Amino acid sequence: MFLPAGSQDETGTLLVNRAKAYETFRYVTEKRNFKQISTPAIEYASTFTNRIAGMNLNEMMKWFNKEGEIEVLRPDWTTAIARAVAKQPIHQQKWSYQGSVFRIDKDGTESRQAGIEIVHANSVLGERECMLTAIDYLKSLHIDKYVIELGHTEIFDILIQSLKLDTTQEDLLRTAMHDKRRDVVYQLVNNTGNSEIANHLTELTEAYGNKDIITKYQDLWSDNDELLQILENLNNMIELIEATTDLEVIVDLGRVKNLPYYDGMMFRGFLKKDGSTCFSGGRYDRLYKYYQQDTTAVGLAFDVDVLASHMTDHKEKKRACIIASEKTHQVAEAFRNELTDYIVEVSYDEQVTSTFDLCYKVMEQDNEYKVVKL
Ligand SMILES: N[C@@H](Cc1c[nH]c[nH+]1)C(=O)O
Repeated sequence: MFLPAGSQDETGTLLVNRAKAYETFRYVTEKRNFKQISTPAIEYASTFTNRIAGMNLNEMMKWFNKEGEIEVLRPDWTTAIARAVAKQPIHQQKWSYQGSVFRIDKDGTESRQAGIEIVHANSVLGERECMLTAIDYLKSLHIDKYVIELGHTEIFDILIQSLKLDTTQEDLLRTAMHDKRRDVVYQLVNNTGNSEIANHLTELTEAYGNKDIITKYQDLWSDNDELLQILENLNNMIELIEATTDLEVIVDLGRVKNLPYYDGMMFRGFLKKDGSTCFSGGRYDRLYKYYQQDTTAVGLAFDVDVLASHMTDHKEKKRACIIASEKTHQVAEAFRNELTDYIVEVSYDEQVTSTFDLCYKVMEQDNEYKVVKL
């Protein structure tokens, strides 16, 4: 009633877990030689709406500044970081960040992310480091029931090349592919007079599953070197993941980009418990082209809210209480040092003891103070 829709106060386990998720992320990424970066929460809208970043202004929290320019609350870290670090000398950069993004969508406005961006690195190395960092991080959080999904933006782009669609048609088709609407995909492509590609794309909406899909499509696309190369890259990534972990990996060859700037391999992590997406990312070299840099860029971000709501191994610390009085408060305070593994509360009220795991009381004996266990 007193908060705008999408805003909420929070307390309790979720907050503890989120802090733990951030702390672990910092630890894991620091150990893998990522440097931290932060960008302001408020930016010009144009950073995110330019023709490459391509984000939708309608989904941003925005207002006009005094000069009449539109400002927004950061809707995306990747784009903001590209703005901040583009034009720097070309040598490998590994960035790690954490904080909120603001998008007006069905899940509210604010969500928290922790992510990495690898810029100017060897492409394969960058993609692998992203994936392995994600695996390393989730392992550190004791999250192991998830599925990794790989996809590639260029499959769709290559297959529709000869259709010469305008932007509106292309967007409609991409949305239909995304929603796996076989009927709509077929109709949209067939309307252009190309029933062969219509059938091909319709079938592609179901080209997901384990790596047998790759073998199947290696046969189907045996005369297209570009597509074969993509399949090979996906296959190599699967082999690396399988050699490092026993996680389930699936490919979705019909997957289309969920953010306009992607232009290569895309990866996502789905939690088995409820199918929620815990991380998402991909290659986006083209975003740097906007800043006149011909280079490589790849990254991914974790949804920290999703992680926090699935972290189960957080062990609640035991709680101890020391009953004291105004006169004996400093004795109780000193006794905290004896209880390093406990959450400690000093209280003047003996009634509270039943709510604690362990209780002490400061007693006076022969003009001396003693802390005794109750
Ligand atoms: N910014 C992307 C994740 C990502 C990081 N780097 C590349 N992609 C997102 O919000 O989904």
